[in-house]
Amino acid sequence: MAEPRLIRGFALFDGFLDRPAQEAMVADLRGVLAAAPLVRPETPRGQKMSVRMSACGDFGWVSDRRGYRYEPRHPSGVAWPPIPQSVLRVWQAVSGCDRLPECCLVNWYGEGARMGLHQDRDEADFAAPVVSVSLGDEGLFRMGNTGRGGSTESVWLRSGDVVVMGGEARLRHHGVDRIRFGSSTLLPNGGRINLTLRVVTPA
Ligand SMILES: O=C(O)CCC(=O)C(=O)O
Ligand SMILES: [Fe+2]
Repeated sequence: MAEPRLIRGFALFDGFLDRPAQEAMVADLRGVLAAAPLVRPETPRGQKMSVRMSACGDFGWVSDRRGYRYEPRHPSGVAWPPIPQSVLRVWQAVSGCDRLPECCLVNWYGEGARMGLHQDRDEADFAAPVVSVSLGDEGLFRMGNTGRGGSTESVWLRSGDVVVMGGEARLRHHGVDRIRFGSSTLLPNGGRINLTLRVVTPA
């Protein structure tokens, strides 16, 4: 395994998954999304997010008028499907963590979708990293600071790239400013899928 590029503690594994591995993962995700369809969550303030979301694993991250939280069920009431082995293998290879991820959040970005700068802090154990996998169109990933404001640095994440947000990067702000819609042929209808693998419960 090649050494990652380190930017502000974010470990970037460029081209971690080759094309056949990406295709196999997309096939697995089709099954996940058939059981747990993508939804467009509302923020607690009542705005629709531009990203569509689903999840697999013991918990999924949800947002609605009641706030942000992890839930053991899809908003429809069904249990989240299990995390595919193809996805768990990425965690095992890069996380350096002996706990297993309890949530794999599935984000789908269509044309014009973005995700504002935020921290991932709804989990109970910040010792565990968040591992992100990018599939499909390129996305401009912005990395900031633990506190609000200050300088940021951005990189284009491409299909097959993996980012580990652990250690000093675990609570840094990050977000996705823009998608190069149509830049990849992986997903038949275009767009970008990002998976984030998370440990959710206390150690
Ligand atoms: O789409 C990405 O690359 C990042 C997603 C993210 O930060 C999140 O789901 O919390
Ligand atoms: Fe995040």
